[in-house]
Amino acid sequence: MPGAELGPDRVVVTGATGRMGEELLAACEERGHDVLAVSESDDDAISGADLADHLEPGDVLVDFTLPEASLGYVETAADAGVPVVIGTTGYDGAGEASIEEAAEQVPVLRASNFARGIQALLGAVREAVAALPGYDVEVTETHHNGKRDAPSGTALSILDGIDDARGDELDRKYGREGVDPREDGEVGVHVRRAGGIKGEHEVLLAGNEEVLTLTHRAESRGVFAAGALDAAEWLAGREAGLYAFEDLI
Ligand SMILES: NC(=O)C1=CN([C@@H]2O[C@H](COP(=O)(O)OP(=O)(O)OC[C@H]3O[C@@H](n4cnc5c(N)ncnc54)[C@H](OP(=O)(O)O)[C@@H]3O)[C@@H](O)[C@H]2O)C=CC1
Ligand SMILES: O=C(O)C1=N[C@H](C(=O)O)C[C@H](O)C1
Repeated sequence: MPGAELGPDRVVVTGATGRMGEELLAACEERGHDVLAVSESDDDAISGADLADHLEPGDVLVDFTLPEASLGYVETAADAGVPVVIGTTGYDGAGEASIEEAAEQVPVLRASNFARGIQALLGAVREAVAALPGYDVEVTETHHNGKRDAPSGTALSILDGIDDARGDELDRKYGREGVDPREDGEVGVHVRRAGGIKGEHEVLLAGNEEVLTLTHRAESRGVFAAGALDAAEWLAGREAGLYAFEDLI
């Protein structure tokens, strides 16, 4: 298969049998990228333990796995001088720190959501929150029943944006039960897991006489794979550092 005209010589896809891994392989084929599939459960792919022996200059690694697997892949890529696109969510503080360390060695582009519409939502939420001081804010995210981390990485990005726009760290209130009225300085956070829903995020702002809702719904995982590949094409050949999806869109 010939390589694409722009971007990496080869895309290294970790977690190749995962929901996003499969979607990425399909998107690479559609764009004509050469691919190296990495998987712990597919005998036709190379295993993570052998990754270091297979990485080459000109590769970009794209990772949508689990934090515990992802950090090993990112470290191996950084040691080999290979840029990394990270879509995995749910890292703890130590994981965040390892990603920042890797970004001192190679370019690393990380996004909690590679749908372009989410970037627009993040901007709209900041604008709405800044324009409506004193309004109550509630964030709801809904995903498929196989999702492990909660709240979603995207919901966390939205919540950080709300704090920035308010100029205050709101108290994140996860659900509500019993006698538990709303208090000042709270932002409600609600998580739903059901069926095969690809990803929905809603931000509700309410005053006493009006309600504004801003919603994004991913209708297929193709939108995430397309954004991640756009990022891989953009990242190839850049300086080491930590980049964000908004740097290229
Ligand atoms: N930023 C974004 O736009 C998006 C981010 N995501 C995030 O991507 C991540 C993956 O999501 P999804 O594809 O649905 O998850 P899946 O569970 O479907 O796939 C994850 C894959 O990671 C690999 N893996 C799992 N555990 C290990 C392990 N211990 N060691 C090595 N490899 C492992 C497996 O692949 P194999 O057996 O082949 O190695 C597994 O299939 C999640 O964090 C999710 O939140 C998802 C969608 C969009
Ligand atoms: O796990 C998923 O599926 C998704 N995860 C990301 C997140 O945690 O925000 C992005 C998207 O919503 C799909």
